[in-house]
Amino acid sequence: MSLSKIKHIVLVLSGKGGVGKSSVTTQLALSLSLAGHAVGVLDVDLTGPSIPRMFAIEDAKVTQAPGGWLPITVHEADPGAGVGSLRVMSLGFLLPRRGDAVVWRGPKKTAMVRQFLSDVFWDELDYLLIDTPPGTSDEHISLVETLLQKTTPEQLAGAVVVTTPQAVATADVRKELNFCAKTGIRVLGVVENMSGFVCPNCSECTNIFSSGGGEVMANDFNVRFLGRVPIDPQFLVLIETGRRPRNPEGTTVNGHNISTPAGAPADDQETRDSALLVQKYKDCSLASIFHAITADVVAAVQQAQGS
Ligand SMILES: Nc1ncnc2c1ncn2[C@@H]1O[C@H](COP(=O)(O)OP(=O)(O)OP(=O)(O)O)[C@@H](O)[C@H]1O
Ligand code: SF4
Repeated sequence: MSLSKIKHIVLVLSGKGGVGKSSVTTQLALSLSLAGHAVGVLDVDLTGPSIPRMFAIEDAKVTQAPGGWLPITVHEADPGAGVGSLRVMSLGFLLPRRGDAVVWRGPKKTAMVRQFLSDVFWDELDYLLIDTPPGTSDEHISLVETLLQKTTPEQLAGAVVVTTPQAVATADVRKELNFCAKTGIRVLGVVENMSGFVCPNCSECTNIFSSGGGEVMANDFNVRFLGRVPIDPQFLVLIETGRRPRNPEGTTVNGHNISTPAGAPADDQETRDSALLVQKYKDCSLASIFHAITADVVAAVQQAQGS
């Protein structure tokens, strides 16, 4: 069975669209694989599958093997360098053309979610991260029902919930936390993304919306607060174009140094090359913040699963 060789399954949820759920999933996946774990990412955001673009593999096409669909490889394991494999499956790979709209009714979407959970040929994985659509739709119910049927409680680690700090976003995310409580999905923690804005001129971090809404909500629900990620225009440019703009030396946010490392090659070229993009993510502006969040997620998974 496709999920039987997976140690820990982590859902990434958000109440609203556009809060950075796919960005958080991508960065968690990279940090985990760079820490030596074998990682898979399953993108079940059927109406807006953005993970393939974030890994610059949007033109890849999956192949059908006897065991199921073969996921696309971002990079293979390199035990000498302490790097684990990273593979991705997304509806985006099955669409005839990039950017094609998926206009499906609920039953077709739920059937596709079930198929994704049973027909993808994952190898042995330490972590499978599942990027979900925003909200608590039919796909979520079908996803959780299928996971509860097809996995053991040891495998189903729980959910990382992504929000932005504003009350309008946290109100929706509270519904997401209630959804987890009702369906018995453990919450590993809350990430507050887009928390403050890093000025590209002076590197000052300004709370243009507000700050702390995610932490207050995590406290209210008695779940772990995994940390704040600021809006950094450098990070946006990297994701959108593959260019690596530089944060000046000494740029710090929330105690994290987010300056571009001195040794990082200057590279203003746009690239959609997957290996180059991964290399750039490794020393991108927000890498150290995502690295700390990933360490907390791993601790939460270990604590939840008593290992
Ligand atoms: N901390 C950040 N700093 C700068 N840009 C960010 C940050 N987080 C996300 N973004 C950008 O915001 C946009 C939306 O992010 P993303 O696609 O990850 O959101 P999402 O919640 O997955 O959206 P949806 O599920 O609705 O597709 C992307 O262009 C991404 O590059
Ligand atoms: S943060 Fe500093 S450099 Fe940026 S706009 Fe404000 S004053 Fe200007």
